[in-house]
Amino acid sequence: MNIQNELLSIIQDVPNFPKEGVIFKDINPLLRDPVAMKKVIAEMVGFARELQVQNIVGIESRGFFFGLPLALQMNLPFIAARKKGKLPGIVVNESYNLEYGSDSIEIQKSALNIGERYLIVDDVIATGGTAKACSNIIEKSGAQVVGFSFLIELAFLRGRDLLQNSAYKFPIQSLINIT
Ligand SMILES: O=P(O)(O)OC[C@H]1O[C@H](OP(=O)(O)OP(=O)(O)O)[C@H](O)[C@@H]1O
Ligand SMILES: Nc1ncnc2[nH]cnc12
Repeated sequence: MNIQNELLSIIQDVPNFPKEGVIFKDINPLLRDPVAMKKVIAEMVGFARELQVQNIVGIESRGFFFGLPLALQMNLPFIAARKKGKLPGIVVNESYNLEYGSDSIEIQKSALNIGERYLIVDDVIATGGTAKACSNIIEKSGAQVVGFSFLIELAFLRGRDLLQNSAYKFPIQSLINIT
């Protein structure tokens, strides 16, 4: 079985959660499967190595489940992109829309080093709003986004288009592509 099909057989679809019309991808069965989780992290390591990443940014909360083990495996700093009001000190903030609401995320200014290479990691890209907001924070601070790594891409929502601009196509990894 290829990795996409293996992961699809573990992740559960939950219809109408958290609101009518959404099919929620429940990754909790994957988190309970250390063998499959190690395969996921190994795939992400391969992608991050090629991009010569220097920092791993995980997006609260489910992005932490993948970003932190990836950073540890690569011996790189892990940076938490958190929902508004959770991080102490000086933060850089950006607002965004979700498939089911709106929110705002922040990164500590002290974690953003001018010119360094950052990889953004999350479990799901849906509309792309969250990852785009995270990318905006990094870039407006003078640091460099070199790519995005997702476990699941809900490709029919076209989030990828929001991350790409006409001048530069960011490398985007998704281990599971839902069309
Ligand atoms: O591409 P988008 O439309 O922006 O959606 C993707 C985001 O939505 C989910 O997070 P959520 O805000 O539900 O928070 P959680 O990870 O804490 O559950 C998911 O983990 C991504 O971060
Ligand atoms: N359909 C979905 N399932 C799981 N996480 C999500 N985040 C945004 N949309 C989602």
